[in-house]
Amino acid sequence: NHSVQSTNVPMSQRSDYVDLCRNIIRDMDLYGVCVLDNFLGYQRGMTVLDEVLNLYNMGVFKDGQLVRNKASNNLKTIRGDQIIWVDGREDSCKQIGQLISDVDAVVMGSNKMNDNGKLGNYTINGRTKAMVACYPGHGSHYVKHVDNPNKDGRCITAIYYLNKDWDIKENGGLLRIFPEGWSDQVADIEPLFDRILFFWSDRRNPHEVQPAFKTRYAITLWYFDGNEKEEAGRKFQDASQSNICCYQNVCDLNSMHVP
Ligand SMILES: COc1ccc2cc(-c3cnc(C(=O)NCC(=O)O)c(O)c3)ccc2c1
Ligand SMILES: [Mn+2]
Repeated sequence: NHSVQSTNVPMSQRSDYVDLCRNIIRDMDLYGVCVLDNFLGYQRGMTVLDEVLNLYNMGVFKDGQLVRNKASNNLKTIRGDQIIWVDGREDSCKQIGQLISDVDAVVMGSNKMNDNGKLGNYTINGRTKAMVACYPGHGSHYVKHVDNPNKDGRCITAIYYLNKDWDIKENGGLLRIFPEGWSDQVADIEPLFDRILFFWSDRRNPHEVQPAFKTRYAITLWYFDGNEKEEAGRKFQDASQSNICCYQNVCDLNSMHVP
C-alpha cells in the first residue's frame, strides 16, 4: 500500500517514478498483488471521474455480466457491472487516455526495471483497451472468479478506482482476493478514489466483488504476455473460438516508448 506524490508531470518524469516501479516489482513478486494510493492525484483523478460520469450519463454503458443469483437459485440474475470499452483516443476520453499511458508507464517501467528485465518472468507486449465498469448499486456484485483461468495471454490485471467518499460498511463493493497459497488469508481492497490495484490475472488470484449498494466505478486494463498470447492465438485458432472479449480490444505496446 504505497502513496504516489501527486504532481502533473508525465508519470515517467516524476521523481518517485522509479520508487513506484520498484514497489510494484516487490509487491508483485511477494504477494502477486499491489495497491497504490493517490495514483494520479486529486485534480487529475477528478478529471477522469468526470469523463466516466459523462459517459455513464450518455447511456453508452452495456449491460454487464449476467450473474446467476446462486443463493436463491431462482432464474432471477443480478446484473454485475455495466461496461464500455475505451481506447483513450476518443474525444470525450482524453483524461482516461492519460490515465492509460500512466498505467502503461509504470507497468512497462517495472517490466524493464526488474533485474531480469521481466515482471514475473513475463514479456509484456500488449494490453486490452480500457474497460470502464460501473456496478449500479442495489446489490450488484461479481461472483468469485479468475480473470484468466485458461492461459488466454492476460498476465496482469490493473484496476483504477474512482469512488469518492466510499464507506465500505454502508456501500459494500469490497474487492476480496483469495491469493493461492496463502491458505486462509484474503486481501480486502476498498474501491477508493484514485487508488490503483495490480494483480496476476491467472489462477493465483481468485477474487469477488461483494454486493455494492452505491454506484461503483472502476477502469480495468489487462496486460498481455507475448508468449502466452501467441500460444493462445494458435490454440483458439484451432478451436476457432476466441472466448475473451479482450482480443478485439488489443493495443500493441511494442511501439510504446519507455525511458
Ligand atoms: C465477453 O465480454 C466480456 C466483457 C466484460 C467482461 C468483464 C469481466 C470482469 C472481470 N472481473 C471484474 C472484476 O473482478 N472487478 C473487480 C473490481 O471491480 O474491483 C469485472 O468487474 C469484470 C469479465 C469478463 C467479461 C467479458
Ligand atoms: Mn475479475
